[in-house]
Amino acid sequence: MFRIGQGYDVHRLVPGRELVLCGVKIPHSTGLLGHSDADVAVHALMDALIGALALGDIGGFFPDTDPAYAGADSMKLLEQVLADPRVRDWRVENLDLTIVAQKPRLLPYRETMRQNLAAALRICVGQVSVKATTTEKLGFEGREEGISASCVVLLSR
Ligand SMILES: Nc1ccn([C@@H]2O[C@H](COP(=O)(O)O)[C@@H](O)[C@H]2O)c(=O)n1
Ligand SMILES: C[C@@]1(CO)OP(=O)(O)OP(=O)(O)OC[C@H]1O
Repeated sequence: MFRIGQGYDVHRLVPGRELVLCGVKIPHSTGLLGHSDADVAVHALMDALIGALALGDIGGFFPDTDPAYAGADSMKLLEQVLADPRVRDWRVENLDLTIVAQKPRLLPYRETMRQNLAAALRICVGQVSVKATTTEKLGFEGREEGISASCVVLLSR
């Protein structure tokens, strides 16, 4: 049996915050604002997993009013989603993640990002696609006000 899911998330870029994408800390003048570490890429992945199984969304798993998740490492939240009894019997066949950011350049971090996600999901790096694109300076990403990410996953069991 197969299930497909898609996820999308946006976080605002502000000074004085760390920029974390797929668990990789990326040196930059601004970072993403959120209740957690605001790893927008991992949030899109979690929503794709949760959506594939029609389990609601990330806010249902980790309410942003709960102090337990203040500053949370999103890779740890991903582990919690994967450990959920409704999720743990499923395998990820592949995922395709797109990060939309005018800056910084993400290509140098792509392989580490893929390895982080593959390790968390217990799959091969070849099953994990991470892409980055600018918007040619158009829109909120283009103005460097925020970063968005979208993700598609295919699950099987
Ligand atoms: N933040 C980003 C955005 C893009 N890249 C890489 O550059 C390529 C071209 O981007 P365009 O937006 O001009 O299509 C893209 O395919 C990525 O390889 C990047 O590293 N970091
Ligand atoms: C991840 C959570 C954790 O409280 O907080 P945020 O970092 O604000 O991220 P968001 O994408 O708004 O999803 C909501 C929450 O689940």
